[in-house]
Amino acid sequence: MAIGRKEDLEQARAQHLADEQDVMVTVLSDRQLLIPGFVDTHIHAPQYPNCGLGYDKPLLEWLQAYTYKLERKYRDLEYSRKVFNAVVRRTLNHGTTTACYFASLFQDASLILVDAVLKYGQRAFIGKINMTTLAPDDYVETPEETIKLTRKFIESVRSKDCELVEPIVTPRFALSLEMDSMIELGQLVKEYNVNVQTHISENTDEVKQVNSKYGLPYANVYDKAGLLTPKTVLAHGIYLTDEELSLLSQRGSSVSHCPDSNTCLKSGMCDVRRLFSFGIKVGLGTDVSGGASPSIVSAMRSALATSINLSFGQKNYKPLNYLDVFYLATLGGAEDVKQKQNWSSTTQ
Ligand SMILES: Nc1nc2[nH]cnc2c(=O)[nH]1
Repeated sequence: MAIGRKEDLEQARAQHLADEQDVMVTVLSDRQLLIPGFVDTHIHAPQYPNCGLGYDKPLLEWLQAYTYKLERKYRDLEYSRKVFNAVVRRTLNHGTTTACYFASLFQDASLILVDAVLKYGQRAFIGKINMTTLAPDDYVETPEETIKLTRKFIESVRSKDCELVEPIVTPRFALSLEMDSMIELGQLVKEYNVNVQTHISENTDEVKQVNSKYGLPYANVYDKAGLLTPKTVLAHGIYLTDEELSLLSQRGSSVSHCPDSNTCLKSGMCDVRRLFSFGIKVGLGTDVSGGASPSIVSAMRSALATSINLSFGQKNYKPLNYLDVFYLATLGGAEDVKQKQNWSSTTQ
């Protein structure tokens, strides 16, 4: 593909015609823009029906009151098909050409999401969720099941031999599993060389519970399990300490900034400039349905608002600008999920 002013394209056209290739020229009007696809680095496909609902509770209560109740419904594969087709079509309509999806706890439903992204041609990382504790009894797996089914899921996705979809190991968060299970997942990550996605330091009560459960800082919990790799995307990261940020930087792990969700669930404000100062790669996530919109443009607006609000309390703080958030929504996200090679140079 060649992109440029009409006159400059003549040379590329002549070259392609000389090579007897088909040439299609699209001339944009003054009101059109050609931009790279957006990357949503954190979205929960099964939570789509709850978009915009249930923001009267903070994270841990919201999970129990609304989220697990909805996610349990995905034993019903017809329901899964309906919602997953809708979420893929909707995110594509919003310009999201790559998405990092938390799929379902259930492997069959997760494979339906794989079929939906293949049907509509979206690039995606799709993870079967791992969760053995801190949820209703009929919505957890045993430690044996969670590992066995994750291995099966990775192999099923890989057997489709499709360049657009990759499995991603998805421990829900440090409170959903015991250390032994996380260590086994870390071993799977190594064995299959797969990406990892999870949540980190989103809410102050969550951080306290993780610290008391493991006697370690949050990032060190994942590190002990071998889950902090250069192909790991960690959602939120609001309350990470300087030591934890140094650790993420050393491991090359990335952060998905989800400002809309951080406001809706009253989690807090993530300082993206601080993450950058530690050399950490950052992309944007809608975090549906913690976030109320499946649109990355909406996440860009929220990222600007959060950064401007942070600047009110800090002298000489330079808030993110439009270019910064456009970067987060495109190349920043692509770097998070290690897909920079699939990005056109228009982004740069
Ligand atoms: N925002 C968000 N945080 C989580 N932490 C654990 N599970 C979730 C989830 O579904 N959404």
